[in-house]
Amino acid sequence: MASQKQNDSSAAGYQPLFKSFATDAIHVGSEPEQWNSRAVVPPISLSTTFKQHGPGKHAGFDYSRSGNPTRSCLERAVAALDGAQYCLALASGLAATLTITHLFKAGDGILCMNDVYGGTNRYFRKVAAEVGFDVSFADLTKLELLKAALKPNTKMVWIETPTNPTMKVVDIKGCSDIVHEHNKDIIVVVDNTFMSSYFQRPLALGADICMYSATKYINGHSDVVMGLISLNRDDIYERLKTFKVSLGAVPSPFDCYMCNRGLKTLHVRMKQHFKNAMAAAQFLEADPRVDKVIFPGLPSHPQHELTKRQCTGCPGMITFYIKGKLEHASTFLSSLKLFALAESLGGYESLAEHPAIMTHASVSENERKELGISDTLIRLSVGLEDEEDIIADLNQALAAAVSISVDLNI
Ligand SMILES: Cc1ncc(COP(=O)(O)O)c(C=O)c1O
Ligand SMILES: N[C@@H](CC[Se]C[C@H](N)C(=O)O)C(=O)O
Repeated sequence: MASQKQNDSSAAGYQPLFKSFATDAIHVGSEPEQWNSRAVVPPISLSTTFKQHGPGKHAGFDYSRSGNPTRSCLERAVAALDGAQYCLALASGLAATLTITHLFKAGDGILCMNDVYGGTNRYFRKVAAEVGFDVSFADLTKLELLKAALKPNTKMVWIETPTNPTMKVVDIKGCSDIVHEHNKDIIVVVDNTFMSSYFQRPLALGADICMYSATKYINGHSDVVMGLISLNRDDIYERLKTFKVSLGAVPSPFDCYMCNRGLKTLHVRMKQHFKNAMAAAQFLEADPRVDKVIFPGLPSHPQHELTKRQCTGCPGMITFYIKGKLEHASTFLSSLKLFALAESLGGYESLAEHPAIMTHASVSENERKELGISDTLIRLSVGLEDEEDIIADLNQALAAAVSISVDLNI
């Protein structure tokens, strides 16, 4: 990664931090000189329409679905952080997924990582497959399975890494090389929601498109639903712009303002998420009430070395299996005091959830079983609170779980 330079705050053993990340997050797209008022903070531009000098002669904006000044500020900043030429903001992560899938037509093959966010799984299986896409799933952590799964009609390979919820890490460069050697026209998409642009740059690793549920770390304050798509290819960008205008799934100027505001502190937040999650993961791994912890920052994670090779660090996402049965998982979750029992992730506040019942309820029981999304699997989004309070909360909830009168066999 030529654009990266080792600096003092790089995490040991990981890729060096991306050069000037914080400076770009704060300044790119927010230049005061672009406004007559020289506003330092980009104004929220609520106007749906823009006065033209003559028919078809406008100052870059004609109608707010097609383009909006506040949205442009955000898109320019995100493009810079992803090392991309272009970025498009959409109304949600799933709106971004839908807009990307419109690049293809019925009969085209979509190959998706087998463990992905439940809503992505539901969209590909229950919506895209229904309208004629040839959708298949494979464990893309195994490059030989990727090779075997590529078909003559494959047009898109969808990677999520780390995966939601079982935190599998996929080799982006390894996959992109194999896919593009097979057929350079296949589009490799990486859902970069968990890592964010602070920890991972899929485009530099060979992916064609990087997408986000910006609802999560990019906004980081659990108060905006949004999607983002970053890319370098002019041809794909032009088509995605047409789909954006034609499908109309665009975010509001207010949400763009909020998300851009959240983005300014992404680097500060991600460093603290990593630190807090590492402490929580180490605590859980050493605890006899816990069966297994899955956190890419732990040496016990099967793709820990790969994570260090392709990322600058790890986000606050931890998955673990509590010892016992569903009752123990439920008691643990309802006993948490600082962690809120809630879907979503990536905000400043700690959240915990039960994937089988909550975020991945739309995944079939058989598939959940295959993927390890069992009754005892718990997902944490470790927030920015004090480390000792986070650990104390996990500790007291584990104590509550073991105290119930269901055999635990510790
Ligand atoms: C990894 C991942 N990708 C995509 C999505 C979809 O994003 P959104 O809820 O913003 O539509 C989510 C969660 O919802 C997610 O966790
Ligand atoms: N009930 C929702 C699930 C939202 Se999940 C949100 C987020 N991706 C997460 O993993 O927590 C549905 O779409 O069915």
